Amino acid sequence: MIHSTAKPLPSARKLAYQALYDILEKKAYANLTLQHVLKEYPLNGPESRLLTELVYGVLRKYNYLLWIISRLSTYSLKKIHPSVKILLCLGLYQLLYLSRIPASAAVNETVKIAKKITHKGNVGFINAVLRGYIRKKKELALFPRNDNPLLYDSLYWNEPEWLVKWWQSHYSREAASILEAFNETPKLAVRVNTLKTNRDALQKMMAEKGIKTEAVPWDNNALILLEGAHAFWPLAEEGLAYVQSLSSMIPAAILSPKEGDRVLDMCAAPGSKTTQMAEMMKNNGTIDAWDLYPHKISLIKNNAKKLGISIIHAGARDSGKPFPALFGRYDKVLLDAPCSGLGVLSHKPEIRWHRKEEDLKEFPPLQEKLLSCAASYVKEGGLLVYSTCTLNPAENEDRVRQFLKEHQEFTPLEFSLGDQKKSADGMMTILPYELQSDGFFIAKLLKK
Ligand SMILES: C[S@@+](CC[C@H](N)C(=O)[O-])C[C@H]1O[C@@H](n2cnc3c(N)ncnc32)[C@H](O)[C@@H]1O
Repeated sequence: MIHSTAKPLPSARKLAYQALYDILEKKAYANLTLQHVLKEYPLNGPESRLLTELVYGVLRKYNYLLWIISRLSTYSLKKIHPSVKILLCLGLYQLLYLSRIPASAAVNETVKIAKKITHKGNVGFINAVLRGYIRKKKELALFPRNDNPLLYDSLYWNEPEWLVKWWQSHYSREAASILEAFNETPKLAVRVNTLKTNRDALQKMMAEKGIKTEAVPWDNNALILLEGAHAFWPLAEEGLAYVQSLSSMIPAAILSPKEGDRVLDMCAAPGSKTTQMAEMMKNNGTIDAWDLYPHKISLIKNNAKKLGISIIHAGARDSGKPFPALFGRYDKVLLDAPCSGLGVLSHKPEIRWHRKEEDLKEFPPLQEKLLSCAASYVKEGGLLVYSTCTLNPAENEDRVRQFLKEHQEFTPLEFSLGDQKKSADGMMTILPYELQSDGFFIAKLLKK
């Protein structure tokens, strides 16, 4: 539904509150929630930037903001209603991190929203906590690390304690750099749609619109948007380029489908890699694109339509159930498996608060089943690429090693990203600080 222009649009702060409530309490995805809000309420540039900053900012600093609240409140956090906690986080985020917003505006605007959604007692409480912060901010510095190293690290890096411990035990040497990278705001990367334009032409077109871009040395079809990204969306609507993180462009580039190939994408929605492969194939050949959830199939179809692609046949299917009629029929198979998503904490910050340690156990058996099916679909001499957007040996290296033990008809193939990075045993783990992009894992396997 498009919002009627007769009514004034809600403020960025009010919309940020609603979005954060949906994300933190109903476990909605931040990027989809924001897309939906901005479609329904077409805010002007500064308001839409404030909305995005507030939502992502609060999500990144959530546990630190809660800790500040716990220091200022006479009630324990458990006793504070979720909507009050979110409003307090919004007010505090502005007071702590947005120096361009006067403190009085941060407090008054938060209280104004509170009056509309909660009772007088809560409004008074919110007002008192925010004003308390202004009075006492000098006393609220983080304690010395030695007092409680784990809590300190969790507050410093903005991740739950279990996850900080997890990085430190699984990636000991790299843990600090990984944690630091997840606190950086990621740069927007786009994939040039070579069916409609090329990188130089698009870069020129973007420059004319005031969008500053940078080419990626190891990928001819990727651009990083350095400035003016808000002017990019009309070009995306025209299908000239597609927003995709740099790391996520690697699996399809490694599978490297050619014109006329028959390709299977087993876990395809929303179709970022499916459409990338179709562009590489010059829209010539066939791609079967499966996903478990019927409602996600339209995402693949819509993306293909916008990008001018006609060779994708998307359908709902459980890829963990073998389909013998298609065994040995594909030149190339991509298994971009469902995973714990621990590589994408910088551009999907909500994952760190939603994910629980026990969730990690559910992925390896599913990935094992999917890999075993994937093996059957590849032709002799064909290629299989297995990828995940997580950093977890149990979902990555261990899965591939076990697969190779059980499927001696496959052998790993080495690959590289220009001069940037080389695989080992046909596998590559990309740490988030290496390409200033998501953490990813890719394995390239040849069926002998
Ligand atoms: C990492 S995402 C895929 C992203 C996609 N390849 C892209 O680049 O846009 C994993 C996908 O696997 C799907 N999925 C989960 N279990 C599945 C199953 N058993 N069969 C098919 N798809 C499944 C999820 O719905 C999700 O869309």
